Order: sequence, then C-alpha cells, then structure tokens
Amino acid sequence: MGERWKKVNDGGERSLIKAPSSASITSSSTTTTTTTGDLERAARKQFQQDVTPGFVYVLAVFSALGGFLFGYDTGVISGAMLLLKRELDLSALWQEVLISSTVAAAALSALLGGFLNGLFGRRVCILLASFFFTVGGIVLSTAPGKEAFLTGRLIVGVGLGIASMTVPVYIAEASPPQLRGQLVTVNTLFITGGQFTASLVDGAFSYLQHDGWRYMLGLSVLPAVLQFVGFLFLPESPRWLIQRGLTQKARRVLSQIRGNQNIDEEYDSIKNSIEEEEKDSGGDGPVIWRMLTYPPTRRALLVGCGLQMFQQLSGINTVMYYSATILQMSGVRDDRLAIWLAGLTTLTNFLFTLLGVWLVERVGRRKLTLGSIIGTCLSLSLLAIGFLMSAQHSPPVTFHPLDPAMANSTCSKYQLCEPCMLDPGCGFCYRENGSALLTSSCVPVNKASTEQAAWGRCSNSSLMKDQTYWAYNYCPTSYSWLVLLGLVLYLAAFAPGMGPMPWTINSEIYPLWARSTGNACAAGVNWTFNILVSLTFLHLAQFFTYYGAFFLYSSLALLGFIFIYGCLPETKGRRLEEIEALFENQLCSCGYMWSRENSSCICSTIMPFYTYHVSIKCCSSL
Ligand SMILES: O[C@H]1[C@H](O)[C@@H](O)[C@H](O)[C@@H](O)[C@H]1O
Repeated sequence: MGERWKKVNDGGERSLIKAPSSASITSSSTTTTTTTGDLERAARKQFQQDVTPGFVYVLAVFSALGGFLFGYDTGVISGAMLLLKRELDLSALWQEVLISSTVAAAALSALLGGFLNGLFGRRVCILLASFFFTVGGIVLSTAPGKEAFLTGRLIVGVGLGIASMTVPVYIAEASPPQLRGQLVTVNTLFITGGQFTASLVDGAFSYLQHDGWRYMLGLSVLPAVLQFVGFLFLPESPRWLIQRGLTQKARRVLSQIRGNQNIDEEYDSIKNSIEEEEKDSGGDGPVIWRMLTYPPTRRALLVGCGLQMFQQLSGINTVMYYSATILQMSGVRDDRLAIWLAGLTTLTNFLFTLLGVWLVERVGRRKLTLGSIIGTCLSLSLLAIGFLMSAQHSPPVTFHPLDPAMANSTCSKYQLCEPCMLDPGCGFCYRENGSALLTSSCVPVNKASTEQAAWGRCSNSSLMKDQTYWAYNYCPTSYSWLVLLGLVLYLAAFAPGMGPMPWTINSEIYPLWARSTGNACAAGVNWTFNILVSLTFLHLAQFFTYYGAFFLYSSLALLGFIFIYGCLPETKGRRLEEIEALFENQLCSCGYMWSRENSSCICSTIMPFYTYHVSIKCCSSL
C-alpha cells in the first residue's frame, strides 16, 4: 500500500485515508488548509455536509419499505398461525413447515440476489422483491388451502431474501458518507417497525376468528405496492452505473441525489477508486472465487458473515418469539392480553433501534456493536438466572389423578412442574388460592390445541373456573420479574447495535465489484442461522432446560464479543472506496490500525469504549 496512504488527524482519532481523497468528508473539516482554493473547497464540502438534499431521505424511506416488509412478514405469522391452525386444521408438522419455509426460501434467494444485483442493478432487484411481496401477499390472503398457503409463503420468502441483501447496499451507495450509517440503520428501524406493526395487527384481528388471518397477511400488499410504484420513479445506484460504464447516466443520478451540488469531485473519486479496485481485484473467475482468493475481500467476507452469524446466535428471534410465554410466566394469564403485551416487546425493540440510528454516527459502528454485544451477553445471563431460579423453586405435582388414560402417559411420572412443562406432550394444571398452589397435576396436552389439557379439569374452559389454570410451556413462579427484567434489558442492549450493525457494516465493507456477492453471502448466513436457532430452541430447552439454553446463547454472545473485538475495524465517516484499505493488513488485530507516516509506521488502537493512540514503531509487523 506504501505511498497510497496518508495519516490524518480525524477529530482526535487517527485514520487511514487515501492520499488523493484528502478532501473526503472525514478529513475535510479538520485538515489545515492554507490556500484560498483549499479554503473554498473546504467551505463547499462543509456546505454539502450541512445541507443534505431531501431526495436522499425519500430514496432511503422508499427502499426501507423492503425492511418494513421483512419485519411484517416474519412477525405477522405467529398471530396468523393461531387462527390458521384451527381453520385449516394444521398438524404440528404443517405449522413448522409453513413458518420455516419462508425463512428457508429467503436464505436461498438472498444468495441468488447477489447474482441478480450484479447483473441487473439494485433498482431492478428492489422492484423484483416488491413484486414478489405483492404476489405473495395476494396468494396468502386468498389461499383456499394449506398447499396454496405454502406457495404464498415461499413467494414472500423469495422477496425477503432479495430485499434483505439489496436494500442496505442501495441505501449505502446513494448516501453521503457522513449520513450513510444512519440511513442504512433506518432500514433495520423499518424491520423492527414492521415487526411492531405486525404484532398490533395480530392483536386487532385475533378477535376475528373467521378469516382474520387473511386480513393479517393481505395487509402486506399495501406497502409492497407503494414500494413498487415508488421505485418505478427512483433512480439506479450511481456506483453500479459507473461500474457498468453508464457514466453519463451516473453523473445525472449523482447530481439528482446530491441536489445539484457540484458532484465533479465525488464522481471522479468514485470512478478512480472503482478502476483501481477492479485492477487490484485479482484476475478472472466467478466473483466469489475472486473474493476468496483476494485477501482484503476474504477478510471482509469473514467479518461480514461472522457478524450476521453472531447476531442470530444471540437468540433475538427466540427471545421475540417466546416473549408471550415469558409474559405468561409473569402472571399474564389471559391469552389476548399476552398477545397485546407481546406488542410491547416489539415496541421496545423498535424504540431501541431508534437509539441505534441516533448513536451510529456519533459513537461509530465498532463501539456501538461491542457495547451492544456485552449488554446482550449479560442480559442473556440474567434471563438464564431468572429461568434457573424459577426451575429451582418449581412447584411440586401434588395431585395424581387415577384416570386409566394416565397409565400410558409419561406425564404421570413427573414430580415437579419443571420437567412436566419441558415435555412437549404435557402441561401443568393447578388451582390457585392467594399465592398458594393447590391440587396441581401434570396431564397430557390436547393435541389439537395446546391451550387445553387432553382431559380433566383443564380440558375445557368452562371447567376452568374456580381459580383453576392451565400452564403449557411455562410454570407459575415468583421469579418471573427477573425473567421480565432480563427480557427488557436484552432488547435494550441488542436493538441499538447487534440488531442493525451487521446489516449496516455489510453494506459498506466490500469493494464495489464484490459488494453484491458479499452482501448476498452475509444475508444468506443470517437467514440460515435464523432458521437453525428457531428450529432448535425447543429441543435445546428439552435437553438443557430453559436456563441451559439461555446460558448457551449467552456464551455464544461472549464468543461474538471476542470475535468483534478482535476483527471489526471502524468504518464510520469513510467513503465506501476507502474502506477496502481497512482489510489490507492482518485481520484480527483487536482494533489496531497500521499506517505509514514518512518513513515510520504508526500503530493506533481503538479500545471498545474510548479511543487512544500509541505510536510505536511497528514496521516489522507490516
Ligand atoms: O436485524 C434484524 C432485527 O434485529 C430483527 O428484530 C430480527 O428479527 C432479525 O432477525 C434481524 O436480522
């Protein structure tokens, strides 16, 4: 890299930036300028930073509708399934297939999306995704049976995969550097907004026992059509156009997005960097092969996919999915109330993602992600401790009904509520008097509906009078407040950093020639681990109990912290074309960055919560 790099003082932080781009946004505000020309240029840059044209926001919001649909379509299914399983008479296997088919289709189509993005551009891919969302929504809301419903879920999944990898890339490529983190993070804000809206819609239509699910799923057509129509008028990414040699069009789009500000400098530097990147990119062959054989992109890919993997291994979707159960544990017995309160979980996720949007350009990606994963790890431990305390004070089974049906049931052998509730075939039926539990029994669950026992006092809601309750999947406990506290702290820690940063960082760490493929792989990893974690949770809980499962997630989050601490460089404020340089040296350097100044080498480090610099001679390591 030699003379290509020049060290500048970046508001107290040392950064690596390319020598020709000393006018880049990061450095322009602090570089000492002496000539009038320089002053003018700096003033113009400052002006461009201060007045960001509104068009870039319009563009970000229309793109982020893809994020909204991601959140809505993945969130709405839990409420819809409650009604659907009765109406279409779905077995447990069909329910699982209908839920996971979308995520599986998304994993595959995210990979395909990389190819489509390179070939047809970001705009066409977003149009394609909104087309799939629209058709999928129509098929789902009009499905006559479960086979048609499955078709609809698969179509929506294809849209999800393409949108999840294209939208962050499109926003990143159109944004000015000083706003890029914030605008890409808005996409995750829309994901969590979609999940929140889905929980409200689920709550509202749960009263409509007949066909309620058709409205829940059909409503997704509205944002999908809005996005499709909007994108008929929105432009292609200027960077993709330059790469394709459509330079005149690229200039037009860039000046449209920048509100007719002078774009010469930006245009030239993008064009030069793209040409330089192409030269460096290492020969022919499929992009993924070139990425794997070219060290900087191989390192970036490892960081990008690792971030997505640890996001899912931190258990976000399990926590979200089980929030209703957690709330039931804390004494909310009414099903409807639990559904509405689960909306509070999605609202918390949404509000704390908003905090992430605010923080990302202030504290930077690295510190935000590190702080978030520490909090996630600690709150997962708190959740586990809550479950452990509940298990240790699990109420005993005091009543063993002498029914012949009990003779063949495994439920009869349990002496405590804890093992009884961990067995998917059993539930805990009890009577409560004040804070005391009376005549509690472990009985088989009704196979058609887990809301009732197969027989006995808890088999019929009219029999469940007189303070008699049915607990499936949970045990009554006085430690539920600890679990609830863990849940809230978990969302507060996860949502600002670990939720959005994997998407944001992936949109910026690859050079243009590798960007769609890199994002496709990372999104594929996200969806694959999403399905892996959600499908294994119940089995994990059966083998290791709830607290064992949450301790496991907490340990995985700790591993994630070590990985992020070691391998994630800071990308804040750099132009997309400068970021490749961060991966030119040894990958896992714990935030150390090497730079060359005159004839000596400077080694600077960014610690998780504060930045300091040590200047040591480290040429031998370069
Ligand atoms: O970034 C998002 C977000 O945090 C969502 O809440 C979660 O459900 C997704 O799986 C994740 O990718």
